[in-house]
Amino acid sequence: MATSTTIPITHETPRVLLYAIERIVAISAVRRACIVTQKVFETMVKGDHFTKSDESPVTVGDFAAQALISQIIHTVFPDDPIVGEEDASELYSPEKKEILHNITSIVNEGLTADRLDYEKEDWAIGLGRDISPQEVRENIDRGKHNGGNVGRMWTIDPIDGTKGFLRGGQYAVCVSLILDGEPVVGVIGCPNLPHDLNNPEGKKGWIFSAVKEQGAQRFTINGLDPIPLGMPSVSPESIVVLESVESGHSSHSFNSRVRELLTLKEPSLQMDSQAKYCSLAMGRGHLYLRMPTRPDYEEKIWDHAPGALLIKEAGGQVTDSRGKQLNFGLGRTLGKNYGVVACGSEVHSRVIDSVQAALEESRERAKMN
Ligand SMILES: Nc1ncnc2c1ncn2[C@@H]1O[C@H](COP(=O)(O)O)[C@@H](O)[C@H]1OP(=O)(O)O
Ligand SMILES: [Mg+2]
Ligand SMILES: [Mg+2]
Ligand SMILES: [Mg+2]
Repeated sequence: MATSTTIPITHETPRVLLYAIERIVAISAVRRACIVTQKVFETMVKGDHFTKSDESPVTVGDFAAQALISQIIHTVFPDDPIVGEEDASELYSPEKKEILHNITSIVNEGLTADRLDYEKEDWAIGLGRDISPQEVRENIDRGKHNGGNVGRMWTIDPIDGTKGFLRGGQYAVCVSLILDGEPVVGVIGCPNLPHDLNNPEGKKGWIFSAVKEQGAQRFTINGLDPIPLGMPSVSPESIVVLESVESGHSSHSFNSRVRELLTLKEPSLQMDSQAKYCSLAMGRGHLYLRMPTRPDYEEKIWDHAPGALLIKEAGGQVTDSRGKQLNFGLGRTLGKNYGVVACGSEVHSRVIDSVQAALEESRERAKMN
């Protein structure tokens, strides 16, 4: 649906207006998904999740957030394909009817929640209308697009770090817009990220947004007073490494060897989800290091597209372990997994050298065994 607020992009349009509607739609969708996932967490009974075929957990919150975000994006941009993590195949059997109804009421709470000022524009006409269980399934399944490097597509990770979400730890609601294989808009909501690191029990919740060549900001969940993000420079010996909580998702032992090679003194900071990219962009931690634990696991584009853009726009660099750009145009995954290295530009080449040295050591060890 073309809305009257859609700004025509012509050669005369000032650059700053590019993706203005896309950014605000993504922020609205992410904020509403954060509200509903927090509600799901508060009412969730311990152990309340299903297990997917790859053994990873999925909750009512993941399904509801994907349906809600997909509905909001699709109403404004009906021609844009979506690559989403979840699918609704589990929600067709008669015994899942009650769960589907539960998910539907959560989605509708999210769609009808009070509007903030920026949601009083023409694009937001889809908000405020209830959708049916059938529409919930259609919205989730709209995320089945195969990806690729031509044209526009959105990515949705409705709850990134579901294991963190279940533990009451960090998780992130992640949306990106990719154009011809390159992320151009990224929005990440981190409902459990404290406002003040020195007061972890105090107020929580940040939304991060980045637009290609327009910088990156953060703001509180219900505000839109942006604080610009710029990664502070760090001396190599003071680097704090950010890594997954789950040792099955990225290699802790590899990271500790890289820390030795870089002669780092500070302990690493473990955190679930793309909150690591956000933390890095805020200067809470300086190097996100993610090396595979299994040769066959392919990193998913929705797990890195918004985070990678955020770091780039905050002045940092994101590459694989060989210093190559991540390729978001290969399909639903980043292809063969050479890990992810995100850090400030001034330390990047030094980090890559240490990562390569640690990889060479592992190859030598493997030869001897
Ligand atoms: N074997 C694996 N290697 C790397 N990442 C994984 C693996 N299994 C799951 N993941 C994904 O890692 C992400 C979370 O990373 P972290 O542990 O750093 O928070 C999730 O998106 C999770 O997928 P899923 O969403 O299916 O659970
Ligand atoms: Mg997820
Ligand atoms: Mg994820
Ligand atoms: Mg998952």
